[in-house]
Amino acid sequence: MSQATEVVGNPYAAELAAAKKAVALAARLCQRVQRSILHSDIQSKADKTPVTVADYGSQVLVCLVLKKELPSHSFSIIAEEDSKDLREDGAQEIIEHITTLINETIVNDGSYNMSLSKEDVLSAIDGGKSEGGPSGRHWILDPIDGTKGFIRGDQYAVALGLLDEGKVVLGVLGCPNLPLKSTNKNNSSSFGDRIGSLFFATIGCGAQVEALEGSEPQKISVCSTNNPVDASFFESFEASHSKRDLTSSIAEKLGVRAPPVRMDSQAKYGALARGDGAIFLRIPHKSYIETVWDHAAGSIVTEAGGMVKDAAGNDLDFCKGRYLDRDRGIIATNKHLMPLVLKAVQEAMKEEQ
Ligand SMILES: Nc1ncnc2c1ncn2[C@@H]1O[C@H](COP(=O)(O)OS(=O)(=O)O)[C@@H](OP(=O)(O)O)[C@H]1O
Ligand SMILES: [Mg+2]
Ligand SMILES: [Mg+2]
Ligand SMILES: [Mg+2]
Repeated sequence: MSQATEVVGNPYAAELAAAKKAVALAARLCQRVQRSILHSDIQSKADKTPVTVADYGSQVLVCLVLKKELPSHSFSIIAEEDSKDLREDGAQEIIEHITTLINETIVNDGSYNMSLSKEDVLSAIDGGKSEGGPSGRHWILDPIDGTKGFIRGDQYAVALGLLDEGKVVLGVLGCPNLPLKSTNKNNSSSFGDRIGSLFFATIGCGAQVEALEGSEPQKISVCSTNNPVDASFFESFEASHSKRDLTSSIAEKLGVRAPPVRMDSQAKYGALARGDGAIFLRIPHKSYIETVWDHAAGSIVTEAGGMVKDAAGNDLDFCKGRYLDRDRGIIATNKHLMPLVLKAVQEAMKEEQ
């Protein structure tokens, strides 16, 4: 999302309302599972990364709400999970469990009078197989981002973005375990001690946050510092997801004094968008290729006045399919710090070779 001129009204108001409803409902299912997660709720995918009944349940609920709330809209969905493992022998019990979770969440919410069968659930999961691309509208969904954090009982996010003619125009990030109040003392807020933040932005309309269970929204903006010495930076909680030797040498070059804030998932983008910290650094190991759903909703940062770039200083390109075609490394920060951070990143990468 690049910050566009302020528009009168919001051209994506209907999509935003549907996306917020979808993310909030999916987050309710996730919260219930996280409170009582069992070993049998966790599976391992072919690439050895974890997936839980809540990842699948969240994906089905978001796809369902988008279709129900936007019946006349034409779109595809690019989502992380597929039903392959659930269609293998021996998966009957887990599909039943996912189906029950989804149906109970729908009944408790009361918006829709419907009940899904196991086959409905499998085909809804596969509704997220789109390859996206530069034309048309594509929703981009990470049903649980930070699954490892989710399993640990830490931060995670339900992350939904909308790609319209090659541009991310909307982002919604549900972060059930993130306090609503910013940790930045300069950000005034009347939010008190509530936990559970829903960040959202549409192109040209700024970024906002409200309580996941609903509250008055508040406009948010990135930290305005132009001095890296005062900046703190976010990175992945999981050591294997970002090169910590490199990020610490980047921080040293910049003169950053504060220790890194390690947090799971795109909750980092939400926290950055409201100024909890000033820089987000993600430098994966060489063989890793980034997926679009790990960053699309994070585009809310640009509506909060920040920038998101790859290590070469290019904007992220979300219309090359399910993967990001980019130089290694993703950096998000404010407009003053971006040139300094990019320089430090490029120098550190050169020294590493
Ligand atoms: N090896 C490796 N390197 C880099 N990134 C990887 C790697 N493996 C997985 N992933 C992706 O990281 C997503 C989680 O994001 P974070 O790294 O920000 O959070 S965390 O600290 O790992 O929890 C995570 O998203 P989810 O699968 O949705 O949890 C993955 O898409
Ligand atoms: Mg995953
Ligand atoms: Mg993810
Ligand atoms: Mg995920």
